[in-house]
Amino acid sequence: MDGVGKEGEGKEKREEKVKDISLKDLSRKQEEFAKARDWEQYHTPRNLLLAMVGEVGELSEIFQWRGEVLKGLPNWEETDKEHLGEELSDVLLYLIRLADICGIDLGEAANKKIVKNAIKYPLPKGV
Ligand SMILES: Nc1ccn([C@H]2C[C@H](O)[C@@H](COP(=O)(O)OP(=O)(O)OP(=O)(O)O)O2)c(=O)n1
Repeated sequence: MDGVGKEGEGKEKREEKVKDISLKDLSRKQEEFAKARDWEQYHTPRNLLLAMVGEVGELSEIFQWRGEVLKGLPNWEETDKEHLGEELSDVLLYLIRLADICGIDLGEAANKKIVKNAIKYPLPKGV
């Protein structure tokens, strides 16, 4: 995808503005990240699942003890919002990598699941 950089020789593009990015783009970036560090050996299904669950725990900590949180997080500090974005990303990146390593096309699977959900939970009559 245009605007999505690869890791270059020793130099990483740390932040890039991308208009839109697909699950496949993220999956490719994760693969490159692991390959470049020789970490593919550690990216096994079980390890990735445990890593993801760990990140879900970190995500939960952000909400812990705050009481109810309003949509859009109007009262949150920018640094807290940034932290939330990071933890959400960690969960997503491990999930994408887990799907990839398991040979699951996550975009396709999720799309199929949405269709299945709509059949299981039909619209109320008159809507
Ligand atoms: N073996 C690894 C280690 C890290 N990562 C990537 C995926 C996550 O996006 C992020 C996780 O990095 P950390 O384990 O350092 O976790 P945090 O970023 O949450 O740091 P901390 O736990 O110190 O807050 O790095 C990865 O793909 N494979």
